[in-house]
Amino acid sequence: MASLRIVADENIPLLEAFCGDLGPLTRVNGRNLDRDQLKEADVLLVRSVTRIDQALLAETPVRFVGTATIGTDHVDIPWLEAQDIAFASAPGCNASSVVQYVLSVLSLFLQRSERRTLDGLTVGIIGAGNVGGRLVRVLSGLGVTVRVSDPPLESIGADFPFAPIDDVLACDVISLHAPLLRDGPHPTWHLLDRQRLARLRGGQLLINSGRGAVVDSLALLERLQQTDPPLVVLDVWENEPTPVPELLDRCWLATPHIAGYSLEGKSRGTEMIARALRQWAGLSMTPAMEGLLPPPPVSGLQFTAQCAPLDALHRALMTCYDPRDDDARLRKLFTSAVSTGQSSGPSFDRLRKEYPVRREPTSLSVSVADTGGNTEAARLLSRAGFTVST
Ligand SMILES: NC(=O)c1ccc[n+]([C@@H]2O[C@H](COP(=O)([O-])OP(=O)(O)OC[C@H]3O[C@@H](n4cnc5c(N)ncnc54)[C@H](O)[C@@H]3O)[C@@H](O)[C@H]2O)c1
Ligand SMILES: O=C(O)[C@H](O)[C@H](O)COP(=O)(O)O
Repeated sequence: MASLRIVADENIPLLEAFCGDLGPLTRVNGRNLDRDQLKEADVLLVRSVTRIDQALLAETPVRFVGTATIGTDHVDIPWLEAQDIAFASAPGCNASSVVQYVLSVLSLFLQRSERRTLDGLTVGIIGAGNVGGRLVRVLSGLGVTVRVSDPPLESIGADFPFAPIDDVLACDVISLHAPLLRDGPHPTWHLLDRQRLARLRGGQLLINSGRGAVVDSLALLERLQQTDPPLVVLDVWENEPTPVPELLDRCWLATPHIAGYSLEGKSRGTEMIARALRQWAGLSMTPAMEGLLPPPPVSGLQFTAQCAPLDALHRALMTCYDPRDDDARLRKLFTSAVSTGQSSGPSFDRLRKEYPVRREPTSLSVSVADTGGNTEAARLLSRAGFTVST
């Protein structure tokens, strides 16, 4: 096989291990990538911050494009197909990381609203694919009542508790997991528009860890400036990396598009596009992701028989991932950038580039002995994705 010249985003981990034998690998800043940097590239590997279209790729030798992400709204796939440029993404790679993010947010919400039980809690999920579908299963397993809006899946008779979108938006918690679609039969751009946002009330929680532009952010800001506003948690923003500062100020929790940033989620994304690239090049896959990751830290979690099961779940979730840490880091850097008159973009991107190692719940092992024989706590932990051993 002839050597392949690979240009890749500097934030794609483990690429050297998966593709180092294919040819020279040049790392670039994906946010600022331009056509001149691709004059001698056969392969381009990106993340979500690089717009892939004719303007970037025309008259370059690139024949394979891979994005180590679930979302593909930054890629003009029809144009790639028309040019016969091979394309691969990483469906589902970080779905369990996003579910972890939502569960941690939900657990903080339960604490904040002093709910001692999941009985009677309703969660509305918009988009029930790899992320939303997994969330439906986890929440249903925990005994939460779930309502789903996903017209494409409903039209093919998929097995989910479907409901009209207005009923989904009336739930206690609403979590958005639809892709950003600007056209087609079920567009999602500004799906939550001024009218729909006007119906949200105080006491409700809206979480967006899908794509920023699924919500009309200016209309959301207006809603948050009115009486009886809902609580809002945003991981994704319109116009990243420069969200509207006033909107960030009014969010309960604000994070810099890191819901999918577990070590496993990012590494799996690399593994999936590396596999596709090697297959395209006629080569077999050599290393597996698991062998390349450090062993997870030991949990050290212990519960008593008397520990309320929801408290046990909360402690396990916070041990694994506490979104308040990301919120604090974002607000600190953002406030300092805005107060000195600088763009918040570099701070937003720096937080993502220097993201601390975060492991998924499966990596946190709790034995039943550690749960103090508390079988209900053990059941909840297991349903939430933790490894519970007997
Ligand atoms: N914040 C993050 O770090 C992060 C991480 C992963 C994914 N994402 C985003 O989340 C999105 C969903 O991820 P996924 O893996 O579940 O994708 P997926 O493609 O597996 O599922 C998307 C689901 O949305 C449904 N859908 C399409 N149009 C809809 C509409 N109008 N209303 C309701 N549902 C609709 C589809 O039928 C599908 O079931 C991705 O496209 C990506 O943009 C964000
Ligand atoms: O679509 C995805 O997989 C996520 O949004 C992904 O985690 C985004 O991360 P980025 O590509 O911006 O580093």
